[in-house]
Amino acid sequence: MPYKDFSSLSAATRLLELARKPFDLSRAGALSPQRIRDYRSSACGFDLLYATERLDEPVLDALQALADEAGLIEQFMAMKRGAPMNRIEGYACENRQVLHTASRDLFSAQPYAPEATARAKRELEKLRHFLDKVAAGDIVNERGESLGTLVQVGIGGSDLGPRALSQALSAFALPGREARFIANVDPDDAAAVLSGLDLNRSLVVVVSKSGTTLETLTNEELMRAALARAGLDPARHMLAVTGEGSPMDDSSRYLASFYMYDYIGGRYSATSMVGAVTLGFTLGFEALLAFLRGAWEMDLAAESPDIRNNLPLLLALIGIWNRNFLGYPSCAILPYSQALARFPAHLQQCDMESNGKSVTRQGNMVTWQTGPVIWGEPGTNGQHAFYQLMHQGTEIVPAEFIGFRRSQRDLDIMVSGTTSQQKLVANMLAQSLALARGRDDDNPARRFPGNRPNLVLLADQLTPYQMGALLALYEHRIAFQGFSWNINSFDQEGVQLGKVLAKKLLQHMAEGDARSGNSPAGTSPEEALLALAGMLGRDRP
Ligand SMILES: O=P(O)(O)OC[C@H]1O[C@](O)(CO)[C@@H](O)[C@@H]1O
Repeated sequence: MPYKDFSSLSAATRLLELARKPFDLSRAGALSPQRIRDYRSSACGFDLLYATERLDEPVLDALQALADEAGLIEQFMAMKRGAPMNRIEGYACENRQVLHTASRDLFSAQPYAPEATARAKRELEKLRHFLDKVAAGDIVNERGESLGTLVQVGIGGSDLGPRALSQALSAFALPGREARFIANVDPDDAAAVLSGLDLNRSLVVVVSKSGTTLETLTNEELMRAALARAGLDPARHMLAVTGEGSPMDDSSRYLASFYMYDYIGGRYSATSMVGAVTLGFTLGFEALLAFLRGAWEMDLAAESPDIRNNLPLLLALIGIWNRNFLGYPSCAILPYSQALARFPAHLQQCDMESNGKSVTRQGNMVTWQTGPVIWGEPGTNGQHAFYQLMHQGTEIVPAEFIGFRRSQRDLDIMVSGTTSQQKLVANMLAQSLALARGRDDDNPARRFPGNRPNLVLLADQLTPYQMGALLALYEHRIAFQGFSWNINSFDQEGVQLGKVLAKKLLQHMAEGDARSGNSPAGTSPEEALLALAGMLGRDRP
């Protein structure tokens, strides 16, 4: 289908008009119980409460028109069916399918991308077989002991999503099972993990789609050396997740290898083997399937053309209203769930590496805003950190609260008539209303302007199923926004230049060390920087 530029959409013109006088949340009676009941949409166990956004029916109608005019659902369905959505017309590009949905399209008789789903099922079956052998004691360490810890070595999408999910669901871990993560090339990252680790009882899964990422390959060597120092055979402790045919695709070096595929971007790979190996090991295969089912059911919910009944599409369009029409440059993800502490970090990569773009899918410079700055921390902690700016700062930051009626674990305490979980949820809802409604005061320093747009996602409990649904909700929100902005959300050309320059610096430092006889001082970073600056002065990298 011919993609339309955002600025050419007639709905965008209508929304610009409406943005001149957005709904006033601070007016007395604006946040009526009826409005709160009306501005609510549900899917896969989540309720999206959006009465505290600066929008009304004319805005929603215009956002519906934008979705229809831009063909957002058509593009989403084309993506799920295997169209090459990862491309820039007329230029060298990855030119790939985008099929992270195929890795969880396991529960229907007619998957949208049968071949990709068949591969996903094959890898899952390999994983189930491996996990059964670990559980049955057929896979043990050199002393015949069971293996209880899995250390995932990876970075970017090979770390952020799996780490966030693993932390989010650690309450559901099998007895004696845990996951640890090493990502940074900073040797102190690995050292900190190793310091409290019984390597004898550990597996290490090295995750790299390309099989070439400097940090991951370096940390793999570091872990291999640590195993050897402990007198352990790496081949009995190392696993791999990589692309078929990548430099890491060498089963002789690993106890087991699992594949992921080039049509799944790293930041969208948490429901592939990139996340499944660690989740399956720590939670068990049935919980892994529940997680995948949650993502799959949200994949289906995202097909509705009616924005008021399509949570990912509604979340995307509310974000576009705040970003492109009310003009807010960032968005805060505020989970009122300590278990989701790393989820904003995952969304930073998924959103900002997808939509931090300035070129359309036809290779033209955009003349509209694209991806916002994504950041966030759990509540109630954030209330004691940055909420002052959220309420009274000169920068307005749209907020997205995520909360649960029930905690994951059994511990709680009744203090002054309420439980801790009740206090957590009450604070979240209070913050939502306070940001929206504000408060007048004769003392200007105590005045709250309100009209700080925000929304609340509420579910019963953060279970594996609910986590899968939440992950897919945001994946599709990001894709729908990229489709709207007519950008390619699925490549990441912007990360290459830094890698090229770092490689030149390292080459210079290695050569310098060799010349100076590898003196302990080695080539100083400053010296290498001056040399590189000189090189760059002569030619482009
Ligand atoms: O899984 P790989 O190939 O090691 O890549 C790791 C990460 O590096 C990037 O390619 C660039 O940041 C990400 O997109 C990716 O998730």
